[in-house]
Amino acid sequence: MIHTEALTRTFRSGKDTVEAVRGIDLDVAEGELVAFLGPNGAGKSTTLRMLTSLLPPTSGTALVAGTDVVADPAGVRRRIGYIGQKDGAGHSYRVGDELVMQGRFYGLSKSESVERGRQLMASLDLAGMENRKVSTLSGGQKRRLDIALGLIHEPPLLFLDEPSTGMDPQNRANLWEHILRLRAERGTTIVLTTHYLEEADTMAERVVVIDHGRIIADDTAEALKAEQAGDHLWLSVPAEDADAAVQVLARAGEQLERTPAAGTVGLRYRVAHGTGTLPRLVLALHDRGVTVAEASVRRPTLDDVFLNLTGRSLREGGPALTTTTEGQPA
Ligand SMILES: Nc1ncnc2c1ncn2[C@@H]1O[C@H](COP(=O)(O)OP(=O)(O)OP(=O)(O)O)[C@@H](O)[C@H]1O
Repeated sequence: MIHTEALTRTFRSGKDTVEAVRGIDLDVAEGELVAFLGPNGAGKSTTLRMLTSLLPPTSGTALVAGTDVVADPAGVRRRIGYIGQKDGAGHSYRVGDELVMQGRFYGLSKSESVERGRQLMASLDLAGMENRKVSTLSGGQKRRLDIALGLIHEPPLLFLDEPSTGMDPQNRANLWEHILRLRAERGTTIVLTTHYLEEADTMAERVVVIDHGRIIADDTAEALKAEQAGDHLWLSVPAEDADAAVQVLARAGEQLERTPAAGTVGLRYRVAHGTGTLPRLVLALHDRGVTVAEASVRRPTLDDVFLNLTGRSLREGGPALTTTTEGQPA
């Protein structure tokens, strides 16, 4: 459905040149649900705008729904739906009229537009709002109207730029329910950008991690977490036993953190199979005379994946959190 080779985009900003996208090679198959995940300024929106033909690439090629974005941008637009970051509907229009206008824009007849608008409004929980002015809708309703507008011509491929940004958790869950239902009903291929780690983790089947204009990882969230992050094991031991504990734990995995507290030391390790490893480690520590005061296993998040890949946290947008209090790099 999408095939790009060495796609780049450079912007000139005064005397500076910004290399927003530095060579994206991407293949998306029909029916996939793919999330672009990355920090602010990583190049996600620029990539999306090139794929939707809104922005010409500086170099490289992109075929979208079988059409070259440079040679036939109008052809690309006919075959895709695009929902940008800002709401696209005209605020003084009525909801029903907006949908019909959009359908007519894509070459549907009036009756087809009315019928598809009606179906979309029903499946996006907007039924009965045909005569409401767009300006009177809530934020969540407006976002769902944006989605209806993007889907009126039944595109096989839908691009969503940060679909749920600014929504409260309830509305976000609602929106996702609708997106997933539409996908199940129509088999639409979906590519979206998001800042929300949990959203990429739970909703997308495939996560493409973008940083500094490049793809730095591309897999299912589960595979990324297993390969890149491992489980995090945390143990608290008496301060005088910390060195002995570190010797035992060194065989189990990689130390991420060593934090002294009152009379104890907290030790965090990255291990392959946390829940299986923990009981064996507690026994091995016991055999060395170390009594474990507390222990826990934490499954990794996509933030751990990003941290492992870049040394930065996506959540904080700042430097790595994992340095030891003794000043050694973790
Ligand atoms: N029109 C422009 N002129 C100059 N620089 C631009 C322009 N558009 C984007 N950029 C720069 O390109 C880089 C990538 O921006 P882009 O919007 O693609 O990032 P993003 O990953 O989508 O970020 P966000 O999550 O904040 O939307 C940034 O450094 C941005 O400032």
